[in-house]
Amino acid sequence: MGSSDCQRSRSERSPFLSDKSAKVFVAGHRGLVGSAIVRKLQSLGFANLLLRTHSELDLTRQADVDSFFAAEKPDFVILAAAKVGGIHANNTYPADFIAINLQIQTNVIDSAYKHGVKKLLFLGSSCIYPKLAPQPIPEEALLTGPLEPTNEWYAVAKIAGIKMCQGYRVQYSWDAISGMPTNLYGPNDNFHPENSHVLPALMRRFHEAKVNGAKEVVVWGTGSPLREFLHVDDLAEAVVFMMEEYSGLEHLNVGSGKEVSIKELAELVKEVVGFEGELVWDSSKPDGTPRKLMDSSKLLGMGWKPKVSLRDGLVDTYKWYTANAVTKQ
Ligand SMILES: NC(=O)C1=CN([C@@H]2O[C@H](COP(=O)(O)OP(=O)(O)OC[C@H]3O[C@@H](n4cnc5c(N)ncnc54)[C@H](OP(=O)(O)O)[C@@H]3O)[C@@H](O)[C@H]2O)C=CC1
Ligand SMILES: C[C@H]1O[C@H](OP(=O)(O)OP(=O)(O)OC[C@H]2O[C@@H](n3cnc4c(=O)[nH]c(N)nc43)[C@H](O)[C@@H]2O)[C@@H](O)[C@@H](O)C1=O
Repeated sequence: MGSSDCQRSRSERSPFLSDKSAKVFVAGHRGLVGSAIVRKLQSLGFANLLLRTHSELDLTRQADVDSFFAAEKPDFVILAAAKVGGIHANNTYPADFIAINLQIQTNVIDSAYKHGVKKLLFLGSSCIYPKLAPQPIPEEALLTGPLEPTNEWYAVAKIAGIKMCQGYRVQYSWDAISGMPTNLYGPNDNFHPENSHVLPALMRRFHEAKVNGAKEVVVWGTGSPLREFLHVDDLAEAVVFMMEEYSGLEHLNVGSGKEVSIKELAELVKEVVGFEGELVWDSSKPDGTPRKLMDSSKLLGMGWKPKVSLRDGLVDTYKWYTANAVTKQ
């Protein structure tokens, strides 16, 4: 901190949608979330998106991030770059999940503030809440109990991101907001066999089993955990909505309000993919948190509404997977 171009008091809200020539930096634009946000912004006519791949700008490098902001002076920032993964990756690489996420978000948030960005949106995750939070989980449940052990390092980094946005808002009247999405899926997801989230992992496993004529597919855990899934296009609409409509201290939950058990999800993915064999449950793998349905009534009350059903979203994602991901591997 302490740069001469710090803007110490920016209490005025800056409309987002009225100027489509504004420079918007979407960090992580090739990921599941960032790519959906780019599609949405392009469809709205934003003509000046600022995009950098990981190899062009490593966001863990503080000096590089600061030089980028000094040179480019974005008007708005949407922070969708992070070290992300499913239950196995979170449990296996805890140092990466806490260190990389703290570095990326600290560098981007601080440089954005110092170089005059009008508004920044930080994305966290539903794993910030206590393992045994009341369901559906209201925003107020944050920091009221112990975290789920399989992802506590990632969760602590994400909680720090919320608090950093709040700290800069309180101290500098800077318009930094946070959205906490539930489990997401859609085009450009990570389909890695071990490090991905459950939905893309199962889609790939069922697809490969179908293509190879396998009789069974292994699914992790007991199948009893409940999860809430949101199509990433619905999240992208929520992001744009929050950029335009929300300017507050508290983070906002972003969920579909619909939960399914992992067993129900596995059956649905199996059906969409067209695999006809059996499911085998590997209970040596962790279940993770038993349930995490978010209470998204604050955002819903402001006017955002999810549109994509889980079945339609799965069909759409499987189409994308067969057209894109399969040929890449
Ligand atoms: N996926 C989900 O289910 C959920 C995601 N979220 C949140 O949404 C955000 C985006 O997640 P998602 O799109 O799924 O993740 P992805 O892994 O699909 O995308 C993350 C993006 O960040 C980039 N990135 C990672 N490290 C760096 C770095 N050091 N420098 C520059 N770029 C980097 C990646 O580039 P590269 O691949 O080249 O490294 C990639 O483009 C995260 O904050 C995540 O917490 C929240 C809830 C659920
Ligand atoms: C978004 C959220 O994602 C992570 O939390 P999670 O919800 O537990 O994520 P998950 O998608 O990996 O698993 C969901 C459930 O599904 C089961 N499961 C079955 N079979 C497979 C399988 O093949 N792969 C995976 N990954 N899970 C499987 C698995 O055992 C678990 O019971 C956080 O670490 C954190 O990153 C975060 O915020």
